[in-house]
Amino acid sequence: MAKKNVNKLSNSVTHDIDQLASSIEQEYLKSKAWKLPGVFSLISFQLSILAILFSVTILLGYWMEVEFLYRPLALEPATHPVTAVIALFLSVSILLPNQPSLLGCLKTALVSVSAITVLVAIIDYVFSTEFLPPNIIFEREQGHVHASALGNYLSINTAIMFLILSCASLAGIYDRKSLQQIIAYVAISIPCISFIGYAYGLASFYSHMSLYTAVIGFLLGWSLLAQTSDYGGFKAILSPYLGGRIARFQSISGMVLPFSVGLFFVSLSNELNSSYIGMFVIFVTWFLVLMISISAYVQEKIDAARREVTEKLIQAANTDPLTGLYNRRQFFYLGKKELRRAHRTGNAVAVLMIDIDNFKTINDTAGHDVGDQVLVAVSNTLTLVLREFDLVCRFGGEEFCVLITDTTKEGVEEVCNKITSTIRSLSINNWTDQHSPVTVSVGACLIEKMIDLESALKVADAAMYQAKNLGKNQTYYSVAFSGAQGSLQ
Ligand SMILES: Nc1nc2c(ncn2[C@@H]2O[C@H](COP(=O)(O)OP(=O)(O)OP(=O)(O)O)[C@@H](O)[C@H]2O)c(=O)[nH]1
Repeated sequence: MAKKNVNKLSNSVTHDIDQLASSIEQEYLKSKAWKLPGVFSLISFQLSILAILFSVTILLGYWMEVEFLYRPLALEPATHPVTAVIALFLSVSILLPNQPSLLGCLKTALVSVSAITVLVAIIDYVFSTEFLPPNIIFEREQGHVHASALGNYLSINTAIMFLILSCASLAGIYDRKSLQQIIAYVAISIPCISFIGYAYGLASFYSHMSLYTAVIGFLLGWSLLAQTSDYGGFKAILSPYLGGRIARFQSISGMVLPFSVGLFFVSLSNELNSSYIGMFVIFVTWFLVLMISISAYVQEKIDAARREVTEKLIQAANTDPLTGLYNRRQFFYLGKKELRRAHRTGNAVAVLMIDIDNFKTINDTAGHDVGDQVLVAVSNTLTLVLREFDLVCRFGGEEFCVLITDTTKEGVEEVCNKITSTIRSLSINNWTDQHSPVTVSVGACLIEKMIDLESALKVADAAMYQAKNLGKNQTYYSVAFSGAQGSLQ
């Protein structure tokens, strides 16, 4: 019956902590287990299909000699047929599997051919060599390729973009997803520069990259990025939790706002004068600072909540929820440290075991609420009577133990007398006003020679039982030293 009551009681006092711990655990498991839905591999697939459609349309344009199909804006750059073929190779390769199968080999071959072609084109451009046939090299007119009198070039920015996209693809083929993600991010920046050029009317930004090529590069970049949606920064941005929501907000506003403000400045003047550029740079840098501040604020809020929870958990793990005293675990941890220190300094320490007399009667007669009040009152008394550097712990049930540091035989006697007399004079509602006072039996163990804490507690416990046997409401003193114990009385 008594055991049942203890269980019931400890269940109620630890309920709050259990609830806290389980909610933290649930949050943790939820965040650990969260996986992106497979929609991103579908998005990657759809973007590649779009890129294939664009590439095929451009090639059809050349075949049927419909200029609009390969030159989206009159008098502006067109997409070179070789560019369209490379784009086709890369888009098809994204759809193929990675496994060591025939299709896997085809995938690697398509990406490799694309990479080698653009790499050679870049070498031709940089070193003025002619490894590629003249109709593919840069900045040379090839009137024979199409009827238009306008130039049609595989430009350096296009070649670099496709080289980077090929590298991202190769990283994916060799299962280096984080690398693939970083390279895909870099690749996307190139068509973005072209888009800005077209939007702001800055021809040097898009150079000879046609709008179609920029769109294809953008689609392929995002397609490769979507393949890595379960990794690194991209996964973090897609997270359904606070961090992800903030990252999405910052990514979108970080793109839309500077772009719109830039567009506004450009619209103010046909020629971008330096003061507008300066203002734009200041806007973008301060905008970045604002974004970082928002991040830091949210991060700090999350971290503060985490610190608070950690503190509560540490407290819950080390203290007794009813009395707020150290629990047994923490008592042993701190007590052992204290004994080591005492051994070094040579100062005597004492361990007391304190047990409330006839506590079961209090519970059975006045109820557990009153029993709890007695436990709290006794623990408060112990905290008041002892010095702040003495250790007080609720050992379990109605038992407490104390470690007194830097003491003497007389000092221990004085403390024990103070404890027993102060507890005897406690007034507890619904108990001491109707029944006998609360008393305790104390077993005191003065540690004269170094012994371990467990042995000292055994000696104190035995002494406490002696005090009970001698009629309760008193202290029994023992002295402990290596391998022996003796009575002080
Ligand atoms: N109210 C309350 N009672 C508790 C708690 N923990 C243990 N108890 C009760 O403490 C009582 C201990 O009873 P006993 O071990 O028989 O000790 P006692 O009645 O003090 O007898 P003596 O030690 O011989 O004086 C049991 O009735 C337990 O149910 C608690 O947290 N709150």
